[in-house]
Amino acid sequence: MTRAVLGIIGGSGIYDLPGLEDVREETIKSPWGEPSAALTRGVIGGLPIVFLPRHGKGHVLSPSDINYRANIDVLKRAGVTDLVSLSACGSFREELPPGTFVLVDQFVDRTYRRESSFFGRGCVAHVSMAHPVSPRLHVHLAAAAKAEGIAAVQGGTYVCMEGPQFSSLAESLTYKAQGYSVIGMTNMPEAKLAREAEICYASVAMVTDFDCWHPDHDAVTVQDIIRVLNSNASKAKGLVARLARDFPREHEPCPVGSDKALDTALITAPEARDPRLLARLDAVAGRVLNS
Ligand SMILES: CSC[C@H]1O[C@H](OP(=O)(O)O)[C@H](O)[C@@H]1O
Ligand SMILES: Nc1ncnc2[nH]cnc12
Repeated sequence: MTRAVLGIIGGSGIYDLPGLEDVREETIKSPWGEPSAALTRGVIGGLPIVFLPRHGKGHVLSPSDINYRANIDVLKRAGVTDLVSLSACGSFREELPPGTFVLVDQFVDRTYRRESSFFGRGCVAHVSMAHPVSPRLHVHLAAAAKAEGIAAVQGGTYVCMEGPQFSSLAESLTYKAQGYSVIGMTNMPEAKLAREAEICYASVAMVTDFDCWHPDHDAVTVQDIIRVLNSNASKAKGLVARLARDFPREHEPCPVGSDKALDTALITAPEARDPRLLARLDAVAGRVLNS
């Protein structure tokens, strides 16, 4: 049995996590570079929690500048088994107005300027992303939202754009026509890297705006977003507190294999693997490389 450790990545408007007991900061070094910030470690009802604000303290990192690999690597080193992303997003649907929490279950990756894998020359791996969200985590989030009286829509597709500019009207209308639910700038490659690191991942996409497709809402502005962001952020903190209180203390095996993703992913012959890359993969892939 593996002890569950719940990781929380805070997005725009979420730079700390109140309600933690035994709080301490921990700076963990990563062979993948600088993570967004030091980790905040604490406990809720006996469950270990690790918090990381993805844009850094004071929101100094744009979505393209975040070192997603270092973030996931340090969370893995901190023992995180289950990871919840809290993210602001725009909505493509009338029935998902600002203030709605969407427990997304699919992602479309439109980013192009980010490192999106731990693997590559010297150790190639292909993990499945068919089901990017861990169903157990999704169920616990849905139950926590219900218990907190937070309206949360279950399921939806999050399209991740590069940013930092918001979409043009043509892009927004295209994404809407594709049937996507929400848009943000950060959940990819985060979800891919979590999968490579065998960490169960789920994202709470918190709607702040209707992007620019909506006839009654012309352009998105950060000012408009911030107005909604703050009330979303306080609800999200309640959601996390409830999730942690009710979360199983033993890590539950993932029905879609998130926690064993590397069992079937490595293709490079052992004798052809680059020892320098293997050294950097010590945390992320240690389970399979050292067995
Ligand atoms: C402040 S609006 C744009 C910004 O907000 C979202 O960030 P996060 O996913 O970290 O909450 C979006 O992806 C953009 O980075
Ligand atoms: N409309 C939008 N597009 C991209 N990222 C967002 N984050 C919040 N609102 C957004």
